[in-house]
Amino acid sequence: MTASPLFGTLCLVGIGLINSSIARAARLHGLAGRIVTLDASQQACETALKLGIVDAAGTDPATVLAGADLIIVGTPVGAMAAVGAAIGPHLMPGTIVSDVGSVKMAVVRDLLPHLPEGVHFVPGHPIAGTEHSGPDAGFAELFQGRWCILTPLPGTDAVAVDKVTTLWRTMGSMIEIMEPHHHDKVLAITSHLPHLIAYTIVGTASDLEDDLQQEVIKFSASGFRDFTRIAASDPIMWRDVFLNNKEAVLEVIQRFTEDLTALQRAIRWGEGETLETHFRETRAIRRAIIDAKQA
Ligand SMILES: NC(=O)c1ccc[n+]([C@@H]2O[C@H](COP(=O)([O-])OP(=O)(O)OC[C@H]3O[C@@H](n4cnc5c(N)ncnc54)[C@H](O)[C@@H]3O)[C@@H](O)[C@H]2O)c1
Ligand SMILES: O=C(O)C(=O)C[C@]1(C(=O)O)C=C[C@@H](O)C=C1
Repeated sequence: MTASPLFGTLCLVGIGLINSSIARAARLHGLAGRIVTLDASQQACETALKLGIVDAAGTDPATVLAGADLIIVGTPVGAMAAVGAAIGPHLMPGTIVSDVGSVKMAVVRDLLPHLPEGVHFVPGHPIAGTEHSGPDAGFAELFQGRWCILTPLPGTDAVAVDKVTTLWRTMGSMIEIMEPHHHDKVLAITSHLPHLIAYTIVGTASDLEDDLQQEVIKFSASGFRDFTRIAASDPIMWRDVFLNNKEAVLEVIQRFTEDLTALQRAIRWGEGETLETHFRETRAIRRAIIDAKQA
């Protein structure tokens, strides 16, 4: 006799990179009896069906959400209020609603008010991704060995949190529970600022190319190429991240600007020791990250 899946019906709202990866991983590990998707784009629905990663797909919440046990919202974070308004009226008590948004305070603010009494809300964020988007871009191994942060509010049903934890662990992730406010501060420095820097530096290089009439980008070295990968990330997703984690991002930009100015001064005044000490410290941080991964 085979064990019954963790969820009867898993409904993925938005079938882009992250949710299509969940669809593939959930299928691979037998986590759901049925996988369906609700997406505002008819084309995304058709692609998901063609790829065979969902059993049903559509744009009508009433039809798609019927009987869903777990709903994971995987739309850009700026769409969360609209998604909440669309799905709220069709949710049954006992249903678990989660999400994969890159910010957490704004998701709680925008989605929670639309969820009826008795629905369990377990916000989440897999710290895994690529610069690609859409249902074709997903892959089942995306979450292997990566962190997934859950930010349930105090008093959330423990069984619901356990079930969402089991889902992520089975897909290969490690779980950390955090408060939404803390999550947004941590991610502002580890993910949001690096993306902003990449968007800036690639724009600056492109402007210089125009000014200098030279092929700056063509002859760029591999460090710059890494920035261009990050700067190719989805414009709508990242517009929404910055608009919805404003406070924390502005705070880290301030700190970053001060640190950059200190290095600028050291270069101007020929303070080699300051530069070398700083670079030694950052190298040690990189090595510690690699060691922690291998441990
Ligand atoms: N891309 C990453 O690296 C990454 C990593 C972790 C978390 N996230 C977060 O995951 C979420 C999804 O990101 P993605 O890269 O998978 O997105 P994506 O751009 O690949 O796909 C988003 C999907 O949502 C659909 N959609 C948009 N508005 C909708 C609405 N109102 N109703 C229904 N469907 C709607 C779109 O049609 C699209 O199919 C975002 O909140 C993002 O912040 C992204
Ligand atoms: O590897 C990448 O392409 C990513 O940018 C993934 C990344 C990150 O910053 O680490 C991007 C956004 C997320 O919310 C989580 C993960």
